[in-house]
Amino acid sequence: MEQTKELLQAQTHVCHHINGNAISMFLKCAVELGIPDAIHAHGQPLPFSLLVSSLPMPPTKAPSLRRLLRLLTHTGFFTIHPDLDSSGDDAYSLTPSSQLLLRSSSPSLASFVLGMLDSSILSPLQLLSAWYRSEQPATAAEMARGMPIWDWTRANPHFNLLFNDAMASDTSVVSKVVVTDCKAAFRGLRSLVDVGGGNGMFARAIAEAFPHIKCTVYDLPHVVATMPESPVVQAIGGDMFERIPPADAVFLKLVMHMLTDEQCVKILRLCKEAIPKREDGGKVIIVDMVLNSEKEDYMVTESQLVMDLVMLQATGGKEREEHEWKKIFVEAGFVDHRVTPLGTRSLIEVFP
Ligand SMILES: C[S@@+](CC[C@H](N)C(=O)[O-])C[C@H]1O[C@@H](n2cnc3c(N)ncnc32)[C@H](O)[C@@H]1O
Ligand SMILES: O=c1cc(-c2ccc(O)c(O)c2)oc2c(O)c(O)ccc12
Repeated sequence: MEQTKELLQAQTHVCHHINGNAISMFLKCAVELGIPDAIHAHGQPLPFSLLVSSLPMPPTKAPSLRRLLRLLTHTGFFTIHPDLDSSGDDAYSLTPSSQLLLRSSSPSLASFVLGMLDSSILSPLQLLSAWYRSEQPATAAEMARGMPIWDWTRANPHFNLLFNDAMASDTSVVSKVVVTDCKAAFRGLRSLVDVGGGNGMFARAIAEAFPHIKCTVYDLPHVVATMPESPVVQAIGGDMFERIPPADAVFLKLVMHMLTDEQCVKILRLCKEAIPKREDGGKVIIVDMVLNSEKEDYMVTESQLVMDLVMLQATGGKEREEHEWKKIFVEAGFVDHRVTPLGTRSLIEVFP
């Protein structure tokens, strides 16, 4: 009896892993259908019958929609209010997680969900075992696309926008936390350059929160070309391995984790040339993961270890523990750093 119990537990564990792929697609479907937006627009728990009539689907799909809501309620994205108005019709409301899936507000992770769950981003994962078996130094993503990721976004304007919007979506959440809880990191700065800053979402957030800081976005030309016009943020196209524009602070979000240690040292040495001495306010501000050695939060640890492998397959990068960061900082000529945890990521101030 004990043996079959263990067998069934093992089967449940394996199936839970496999289901992870499907669960993410069910969440993507809810965002694509606009379910969070429909509930939000109602301003109070939305009766199921009204939800069905507000969505782009035939009424015959109502029973199937109820099953989708049943799962996403179970996994914490909706709250069910059984028979709310005694009409026998259940109503649904949002949770803090689905508040972040509204396509019509900011901050929002809707574009991050749609972008990072796009088949073009996920397809390289199918080649991971082939990559492990091959002698090729390239990534699984290069095997799938025939070119490195930034050549791929340059060659495919649709995916360039999809990716940049996804990163800006992630930034809409992180920047709100950083400008609220990490004000001290920006104190005294007169200028900041966001290297690999994408379409400028973070730089705009910093410029709005700290108007005295002159903000510049520095990214590849085909990326800064997607940046909306802004009176407060200057855009410069270039290659961060060649040159980094001078500023009091260099800001790097989700850039270092896509690079090897050697590439990080090269970038940080260029950063050191671009910023003044510490006593004159010079610093590098990194927003990336610091792998959590205590592993006290299962979901945080799982997200960090997943992202480490996402980076392995996407760019050849990695997530790092604090001692790994320190080694890179010292090798690049920096003498001190300070870590501020931000959920699965951290804000790391690095001082010359
Ligand atoms: C994962 S994205 C992060 C974007 C943004 N920092 C954010 O977190 O929202 C990495 C960024 O690095 C940029 N990048 C990659 N290689 C670069 C290079 N050689 N020079 C400048 N930017 C580069 C990419 O175009 C992309 O916008
Ligand atoms: O191709 C990428 C994919 C992802 C990514 C993020 C979260 C996910 O759940 C996921 O499935 C993929 O993130 C990137 C990133 O952060 C980079 O700096 C460079 C490239 C990528």
